[in-house]
Amino acid sequence: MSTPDSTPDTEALRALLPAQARERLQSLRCAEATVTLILEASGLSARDRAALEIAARKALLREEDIAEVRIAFMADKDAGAVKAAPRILAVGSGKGGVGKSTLSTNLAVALARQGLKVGLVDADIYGPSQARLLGTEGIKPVAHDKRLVPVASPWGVPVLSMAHLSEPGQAIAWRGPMAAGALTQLLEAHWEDADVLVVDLPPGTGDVQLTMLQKFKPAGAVIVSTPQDLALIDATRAIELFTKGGVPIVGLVENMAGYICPHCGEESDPFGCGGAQASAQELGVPFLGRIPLDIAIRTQSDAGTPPAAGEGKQAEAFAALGQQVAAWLDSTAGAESN
Ligand SMILES: Nc1ncnc2c1ncn2[C@@H]1O[C@H](COP(=O)(O)OP(=O)(O)OP(=O)(O)O)[C@@H](O)[C@H]1O
Repeated sequence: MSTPDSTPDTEALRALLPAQARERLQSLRCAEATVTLILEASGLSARDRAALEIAARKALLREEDIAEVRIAFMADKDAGAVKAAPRILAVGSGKGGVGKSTLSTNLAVALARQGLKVGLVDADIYGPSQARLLGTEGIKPVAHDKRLVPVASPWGVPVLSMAHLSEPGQAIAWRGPMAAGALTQLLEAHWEDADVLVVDLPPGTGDVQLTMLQKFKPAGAVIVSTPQDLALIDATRAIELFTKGGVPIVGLVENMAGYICPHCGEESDPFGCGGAQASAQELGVPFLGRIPLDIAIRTQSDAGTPPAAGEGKQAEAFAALGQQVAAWLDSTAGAESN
């Protein structure tokens, strides 16, 4: 199997692949112990792609000289009409720690479950968390034509995050222009397969948000808040930033609402109740609903299994949010080009 310098021969590696991967193979390279595959993706659903990726990786890792397998999917360039660029859905909050990343992951998964082709960009350059939330930690994206190829996740949502490009635990201490450059790399990646790009923004109103408004104007913004007054004041600032930048507000989501005690079942409201709905009304923006404060949401998120991909009441809460956002996307389709 190995050549004299112990680099496995590409023909032999090709033969190890499952038949479906061989049929779709556009290129296979092997350098040292890393194999890089590019597969053609036309006609495959996001779930089929994830399954094919897992099968191909498993087959190649059986070869003892192979330590790492990188797989990228490319849209079929000859597949008829040119697809429009994906619409960008920004998820923002004025304040950190309100669950914006958790909401972004689960909104993306809920939209994908409704049949949309969704990608996720982690624009939280300094504190990326989407690699963990989507169970893709440790996977390095490949580049094709000098642009990154999104990392497939097991949940049907491809993703790109600084966490895929940096070493685990590495502190990212960049000045504004470098962060803006990193954001550009993530957003100008091969997203041509997606209808919608959910972008998880860092909290606040800094350089990354300004780059988004100037260079990659979102079709709409979903604002996340907890029910307390302080979080709501900050959410109001985020709404102002988008509105001034000409980005329509899809609506406000109240996260960490109504805690149900896992022991006695009693419901309490540690962060207050109904604040976000009242604020949305005052500000004249739609209220998109409540996501409960639920320990299962935290534990499943930490384990890289988004609750929106499962069954039960947590998944239902995210599915309801996804339906509202999908309806908004439908009702505004084509509006950006006007
Ligand atoms: N509805 C919820 N129920 C229980 N835990 C939640 C819920 N939403 C978020 N969390 C937990 O709260 C913590 C913060 O969430 P998350 O990282 O999504 O917030 P964030 O606003 O993106 O934070 P940052 O500003 O640091 O990026 C995480 O541990 C997450 O699992």
